[in-house]
Amino acid sequence: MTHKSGFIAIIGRPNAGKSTLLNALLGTKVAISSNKPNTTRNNIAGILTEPDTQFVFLDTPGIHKPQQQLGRVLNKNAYNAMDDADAVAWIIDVTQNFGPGDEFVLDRIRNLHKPVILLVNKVDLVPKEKLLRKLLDWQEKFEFSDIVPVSAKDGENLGELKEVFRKYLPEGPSLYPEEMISDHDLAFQLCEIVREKILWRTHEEIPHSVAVVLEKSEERGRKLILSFVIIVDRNSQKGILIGKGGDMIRSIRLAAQTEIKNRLNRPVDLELYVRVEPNWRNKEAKIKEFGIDLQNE
Ligand SMILES: Nc1nc2c(ncn2[C@@H]2O[C@H](COP(=O)(O)OP(=O)(O)OP(=O)(O)O)[C@@H](O)[C@H]2O)c(=O)[nH]1
Repeated sequence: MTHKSGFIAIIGRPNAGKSTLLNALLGTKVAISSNKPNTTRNNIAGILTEPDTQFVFLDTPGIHKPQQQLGRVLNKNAYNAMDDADAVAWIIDVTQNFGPGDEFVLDRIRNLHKPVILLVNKVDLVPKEKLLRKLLDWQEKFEFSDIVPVSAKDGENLGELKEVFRKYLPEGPSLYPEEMISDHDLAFQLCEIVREKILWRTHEEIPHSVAVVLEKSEERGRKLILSFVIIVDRNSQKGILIGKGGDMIRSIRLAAQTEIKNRLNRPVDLELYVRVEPNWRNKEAKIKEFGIDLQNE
């Protein structure tokens, strides 16, 4: 069989399941996932290398109407990924009704002139008849190159999905080394692990107000000491993150420490510091400093 390789941008509204899908396709944890909207902030390229195909996935932040500077950066990154890709995979949550957010995405893909594949996700949550009706509704909205029902969570239909993706990739050799699964460095991945633990434990505005930076990494005897700074918008958020008697921050630290220890396969101690940086999400320099990609228009 001919060898193919290329880029697939995964777009969709917040919470549709992009990160879960990427992790399921790659069989490893590259993008972080949580039940809070807008978990993903960078275009994480997950790479799947198979004997006859190399798929490079651009995971994008959920497209939504921007409200703040950070929202605008997130959207811009998503559009850049769409422009760079050979095909676009639009993932929707089948349990959600078609809304203004979808209209917003449709407007964007109408002028794209490249294959757009609709992934109808979370099929494990709806009965067959409802799924059929949904598929028909979506077919009328746009001339999709393919429509593929999937369950990212259960891994259902992912084999077929890969076949569909392969159709739209150009012939060519692999673009990245076979063993590479992500173009993000280790420090970024470790920060994402810490951020994920925060997202699972907090709610309301905190998940959107948090950035994590690895400040120091130091060998102490057999142990690796990693110091992270967690940046929040306001003093009150700092209080919540630290928690009563330090309970919250301890829980975050222990959960992240366990995962990082397994990832690095060695003894690790985590130190977490919480810093208040008022209104950082509206400051471009700060967004950059905290490791969120700012791409050129
Ligand atoms: N039942 C079910 N739940 C799913 C499925 N896919 C994702 N989820 C859940 O939906 C939620 C959102 O999934 P994510 O993968 O974080 O969504 P995302 O689109 O990456 O979200 P953002 O990064 O915020 O844009 C999580 O709680 C997932 O466990 C699925 O196929 N079935």
